[in-house]
Amino acid sequence: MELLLATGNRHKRDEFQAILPEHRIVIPEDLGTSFECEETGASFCENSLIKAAFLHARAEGRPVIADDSGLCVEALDGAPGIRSARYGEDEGTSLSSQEKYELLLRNLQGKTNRNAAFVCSLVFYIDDLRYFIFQETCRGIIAEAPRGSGGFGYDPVFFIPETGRTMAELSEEEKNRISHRGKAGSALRKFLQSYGDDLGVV
Ligand SMILES: O=P(O)(O)OP(=O)(O)OP(=O)(O)OC[C@H]1O[C@@H](n2cnc3c(O)ncnc32)[C@H](O)[C@@H]1O
Ligand SMILES: [Mg+2]
Repeated sequence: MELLLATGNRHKRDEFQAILPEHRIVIPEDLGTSFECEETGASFCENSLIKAAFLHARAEGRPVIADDSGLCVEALDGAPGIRSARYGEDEGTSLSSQEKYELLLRNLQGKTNRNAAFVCSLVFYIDDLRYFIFQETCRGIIAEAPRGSGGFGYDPVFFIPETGRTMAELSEEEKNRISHRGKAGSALRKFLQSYGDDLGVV
């Protein structure tokens, strides 16, 4: 089915398209509109619901999916967390992805605990009273220096010991197999395969 994805981030669209190959992923930008929604929630889950409800209200009641995700670093008490997209930014200032991960590396200087997890909260939103949330993680450690050019965001500084590489050094397929988004999206895929017909929306 066609799934409207409540995001302004094209990387997410491309990743979900590969993770959910039998569905067509469409983002507001594909329909000629932008997606700007304030993320006022206190958790990934709350923010994914806020984004989904926002688009659902503007999409004639069609089912919507939304992803709120980020990087949680143990030595920083879970930061940047739900503020990953805005890390280091103040009102009116903006930083590039590279500036954000460089700031993260500076904030971790001298810390021995470099454990971190990417988190993805994915909601399949049918209407205000019916939705299904899939939240997954990918664990790794923050590298001393960036490596690789794939993916987006913090991928160059996220090292996955089992692969011996950073997330940005993996192919798209490899990233989707182990990433937070890949795992949450695969759970949604299986859910839709098993229960899609019963939901009355597929
Ligand atoms: O809210 P939307 O419009 O979906 O797009 P966004 O980029 O603002 O997305 P989030 O609010 O969910 O913030 C997620 C941030 O966390 C980081 N992030 C999430 N998933 C990531 C991934 O797979 N690889 C690297 N960084 C990621 C990246 O900085 C994202 O901008
Ligand atoms: Mg956002």
